[in-house]
Amino acid sequence: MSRILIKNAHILTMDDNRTEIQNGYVVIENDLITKVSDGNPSGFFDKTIDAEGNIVMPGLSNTHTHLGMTLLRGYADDMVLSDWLQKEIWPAEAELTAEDVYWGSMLGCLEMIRSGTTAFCDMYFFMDETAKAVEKAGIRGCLSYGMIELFDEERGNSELIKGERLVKEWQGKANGRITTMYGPHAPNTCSKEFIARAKKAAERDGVGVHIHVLETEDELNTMKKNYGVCSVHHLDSVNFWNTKGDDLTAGVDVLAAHCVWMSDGDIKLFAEKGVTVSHNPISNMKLSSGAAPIQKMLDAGVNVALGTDGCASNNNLNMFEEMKTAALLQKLVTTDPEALPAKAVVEMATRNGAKVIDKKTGALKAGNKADLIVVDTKKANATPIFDAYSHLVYSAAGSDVKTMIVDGKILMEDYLVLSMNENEVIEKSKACAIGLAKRAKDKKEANG
Ligand SMILES: N[C@@H](CCSC[C@H]1O[C@@H](n2cnc3c(=O)[nH]cnc32)[C@H](O)[C@@H]1O)C(=O)O
Ligand SMILES: [Zn+2]
Repeated sequence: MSRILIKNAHILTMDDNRTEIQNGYVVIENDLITKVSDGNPSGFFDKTIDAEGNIVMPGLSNTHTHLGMTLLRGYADDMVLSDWLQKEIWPAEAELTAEDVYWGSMLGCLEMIRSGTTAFCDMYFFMDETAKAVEKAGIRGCLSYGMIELFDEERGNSELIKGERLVKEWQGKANGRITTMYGPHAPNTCSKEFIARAKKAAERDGVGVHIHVLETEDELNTMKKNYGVCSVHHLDSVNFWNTKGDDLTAGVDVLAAHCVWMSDGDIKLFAEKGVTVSHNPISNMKLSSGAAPIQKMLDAGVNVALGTDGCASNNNLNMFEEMKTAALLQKLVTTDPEALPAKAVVEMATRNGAKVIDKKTGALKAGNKADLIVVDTKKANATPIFDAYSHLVYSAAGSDVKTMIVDGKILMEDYLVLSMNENEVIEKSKACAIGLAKRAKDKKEANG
């Protein structure tokens, strides 16, 4: 058995009581946390990490990514979502190879490790490659194959087969670090019949579903025009949002990304059904999609988590930036400085997201999995700290994350990434990105 001690820590447990411990310690045995306490630890440890008074907290959960897109960082900016996808991103994605997605995913994992994210929810293609990258990088990934049916039944059938294959092959792999979901892309790219089939498959297989919903006003208007109702009610008519399950099926997690154009009725329905919302404020601001009514959702009891979205619409995977932006955006649009306070943002970025990834993560307590980070507070931007939550949201940087442990394994110690060769990942992914951009440009020119 391997026993790790982290001592002299300022611990934010993020447990149900949000217990904060000054000068505490955490004991890890194999992949689990066995003790979180103040006072003096006793016993033998294979490894002792002196946190030197730094903040020790659960790792961050990035609940909406497209990791393979990390290669498209900065590929096309300053465009409307529909043009951005149709004219730039989808043509470039048509040129992606499995090797590209592997190195793009490794690059994404590296960036997440360096900025405190221990777990993420992804929706993309060539997902075997992303799964291999997760296996190697050592973090936790909840992976879905993004299924785009385009209202074509045959295409839908083949997309569903690919989605199923990912679930069958990877669910629970890497000591449970890899979990899976079904990923019907969005209500305006897939029919409700197709989305309902994906939900049924998820219930049958005991995994969740991950979808984009009401990202743009254009989606809301199109749905109202075509079906007379918004996306939320359109999918409610096929019971898509139910997380509890009926007599025949197990309950499953439902993860809805964006949710910018939600009405009060939609919010109430999400709260009743137990849907988890992934709020992606930077992507929403960059694509001018709008500001999601997050304070209203929290007031209504919706489980709201945070995500960065893909690297082509952010353009990084830094959850510290996402936390700060989430807080500032709510204050701006509500004209209420009390909206989305720092502690609520840290909850969104840790325990709320963890609920859909692994219920034994997201809080530091005995019996939970050992997924945690050490945030360096011996920094100018961390001096002084009157309130740890305020520090994390308003003044900390992703690059302040010093040490990371996932599933009881040290992935980064004292700023040194241990689970991969950092230079190799940067060089290989850069070469892939250059090749990809060239192929996309050649294709564009050939097509006139
Ligand atoms: N099975 C599909 C791939 C779907 S992956 C998920 C898709 O979502 C796209 N995507 C990325 N960001 C967004 C967003 O903000 N809204 C909608 N789609 C997005 C992404 O580029 C990718 O094409 C195929 O073979 O083409
Ligand atoms: Zn997305």
